[in-house]
Amino acid sequence: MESINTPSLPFCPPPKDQQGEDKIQYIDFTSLQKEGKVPKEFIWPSDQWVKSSGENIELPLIDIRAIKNDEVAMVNAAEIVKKACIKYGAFEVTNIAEGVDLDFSNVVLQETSNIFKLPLSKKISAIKKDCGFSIAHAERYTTVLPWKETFTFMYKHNNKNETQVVDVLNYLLGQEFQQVGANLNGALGNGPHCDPISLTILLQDQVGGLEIFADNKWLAIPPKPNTFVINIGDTFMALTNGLYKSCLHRVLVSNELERKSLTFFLNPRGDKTVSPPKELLEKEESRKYPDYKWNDLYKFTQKTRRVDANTLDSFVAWQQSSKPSNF
Ligand SMILES: O=C(O)CCC(=O)C(=O)O
Ligand SMILES: [Fe+2]
Repeated sequence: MESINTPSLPFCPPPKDQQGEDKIQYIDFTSLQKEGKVPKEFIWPSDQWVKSSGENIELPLIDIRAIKNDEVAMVNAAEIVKKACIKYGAFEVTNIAEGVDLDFSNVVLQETSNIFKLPLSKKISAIKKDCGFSIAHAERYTTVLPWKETFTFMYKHNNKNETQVVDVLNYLLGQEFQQVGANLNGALGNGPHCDPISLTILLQDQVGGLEIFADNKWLAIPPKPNTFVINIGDTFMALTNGLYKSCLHRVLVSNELERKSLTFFLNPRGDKTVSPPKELLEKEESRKYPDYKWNDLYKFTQKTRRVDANTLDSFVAWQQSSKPSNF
């Protein structure tokens, strides 16, 4: 594992499960903010740092409470969602589940903030191999680092459980994510990428910064209280043989304000084959993507190539050429 070689960054001892590997320097965003400088490891190449159009996008918004017991409204909503998935690979949802209201969302965002305000020494004790706390994903990469700290938790749902959606939402609200401000020219909270998973449910606070690439330009998704952005990921795109678009998005960082978001990434079971339904293929001329297992795409994003705008194409090319048999 490589480490970031920036002498000014504070060093903390590696957590127990990483002992024996190279010592890692943990980046202290609080110090960086005070210094007001962006280390070179965080500077993105100018072609990735394409200016925003300055325009907003108003994605179709579905109010789950309003349509819940109304058959006609549900059919209409399904049509709106379908069109949005084809055009943008994204839409928005409010009143997403019983108990997830404005107060609840605010409390959760506030609690998230409290966790990120803990001392660095405390946060790094939650560093684990594939989840837990991470600073700029610097345990995996050394350049074009995202300007963020993250907490990631794994959630395995209980197959036959009727309250599954609610469980998932409760869990979603335990997943935290943050970008912090400084003088941040050249830095990105998240570079341009498509999520490799099936779909993402995302709650951002009121700071803003999330943009999607649509109509050939970067458009901001203005934050709305208690409103979740639903993004289609690469795996849903593959499941629909390319009909639904995998949403290309990025996150800008504010010079003044810290930003928090909560993201829930939904993926298929690792051993299931991702393959479009036959009904869909009858109308299509050809398969756009070969079958794959989520486990393989996931490992590819962890070990071989970091997630970007072309993850699925790179994965397919890599699978067809050089995938080692023991992967
Ligand atoms: O923070 C956000 O709004 C989006 C984060 C994101 O795109 C990701 O983690 O994949
Ligand atoms: Fe994303």
